[in-house]
Amino acid sequence: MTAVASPDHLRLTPAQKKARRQHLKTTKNRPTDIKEGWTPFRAAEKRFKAKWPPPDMSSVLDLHLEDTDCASGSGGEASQTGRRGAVDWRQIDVPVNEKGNKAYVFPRISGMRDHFVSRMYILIAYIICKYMICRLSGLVYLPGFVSSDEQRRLIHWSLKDHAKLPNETNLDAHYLFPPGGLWDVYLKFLNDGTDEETIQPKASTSSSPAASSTPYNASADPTSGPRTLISNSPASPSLLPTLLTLSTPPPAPSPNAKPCSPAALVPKLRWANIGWHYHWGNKQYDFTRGRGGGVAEVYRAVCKRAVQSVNWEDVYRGIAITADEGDGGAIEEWRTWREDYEPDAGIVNFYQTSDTLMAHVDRSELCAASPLVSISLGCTAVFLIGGPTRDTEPVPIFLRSGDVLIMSGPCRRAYHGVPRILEDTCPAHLLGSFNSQTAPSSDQGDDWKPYAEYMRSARINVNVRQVFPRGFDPGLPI
Ligand SMILES: O=C(O)CCC(=O)C(=O)O
Ligand SMILES: [Fe+2]
Repeated sequence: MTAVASPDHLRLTPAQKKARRQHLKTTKNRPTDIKEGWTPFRAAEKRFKAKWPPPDMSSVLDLHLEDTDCASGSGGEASQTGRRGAVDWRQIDVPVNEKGNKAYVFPRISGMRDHFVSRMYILIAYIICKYMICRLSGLVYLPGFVSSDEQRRLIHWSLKDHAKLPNETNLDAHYLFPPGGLWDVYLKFLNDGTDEETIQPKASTSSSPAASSTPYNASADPTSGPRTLISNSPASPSLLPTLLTLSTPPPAPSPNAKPCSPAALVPKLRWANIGWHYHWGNKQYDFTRGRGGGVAEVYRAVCKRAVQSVNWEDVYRGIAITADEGDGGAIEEWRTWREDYEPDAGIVNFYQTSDTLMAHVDRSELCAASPLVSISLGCTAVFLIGGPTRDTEPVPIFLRSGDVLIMSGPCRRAYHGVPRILEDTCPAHLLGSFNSQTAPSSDQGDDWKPYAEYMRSARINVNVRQVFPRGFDPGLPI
């Protein structure tokens, strides 16, 4: 008997056909009840991560749909738009802000599920269950907050100036870089057209003679794949004495790392630390190692501006930050965030479009409620945010280049993750098709082309936090 291809099947692109074949192969012998053990968060991750069937993005909150300046994806992946109405929201006009944009949002804390949106400043106070009102509020979304020019400045800074010592990156444990860092060597490599500046692995120069003769095994390569996430207990000021005594040995250099060209290592860059030294092994800050390069002014300025642009009184009207948000989450501390919010730590995440970030809670900061400011650059991500456990159904939100998301108060310790980066969604203003208004500022000095090539299939997320609560003296060297 001859199999007849369905019309749907015939319409598939080669990439979709490949994804479908892969899906059928990997799920052939899988038990059908596997989904039963999944939490709602896990199920959502699986759904958005799937290459086949392509996820239905109509449930994803997409607040750029009326804002064409911000949503300028170059086309490609079929379902790269969500829906403005994917979740309920209501717009409220409030006084004009300093930029002249009419914008503000006012939460109505009464129904089951409320979302309030304005064009430039958006506040989402969502409620999954009535009894979870406090746990899930404090999320503020500012779509297109960062201008095109500033996006390029942040990208330039992240790759060239930030991802090098004293800011540790995921590659530092395994490779030896010259003082200029990986990106600098990569640019030289592009200019010279030679591959002479081969990056040497640390293990081959260490005392282990066996290291350099170990055959390369890609699956054992610690620099490939997503960030490793381990569960840790929430930090708080009362735990500081204990945190200061924790031993935080540096990770061992991988014996599998081989001499590598800069071009091969650039896509393996996953993260670079900001400020207070963070130990990825035990998920705690190692305060004894100080503040590294501190929080660069380019990051600090955007974060402060974002926090200052929010009317926190409106955000927290009717919502209390209760003592169980951690002893750093003092009641009504939001009253002074506009004046005294000061970031001191964080991470720059570098994603390739195949990367994901699993559900997690950022609980290593002693400050349990202060704003965490997250800046998205490059390709669009599906961001999921749920509640205090993975059992809360997460809300999916598109984060596009230039968007800023602030997690504060109760939602600061909500589960969240990035199950998908959408291919071909890097906006034109980052890809080199500039006009005189959008050309990169001359203060960036070098040619934008390598940055554009990198961003075509990448997303950078600058994730900035405040470790110590206001007025808390950790008694540590600055
Ligand atoms: O990439 C993002 O949008 C989120 C990153 C994140 O959650 C983190 O760095 O802890
Ligand atoms: Fe996070």
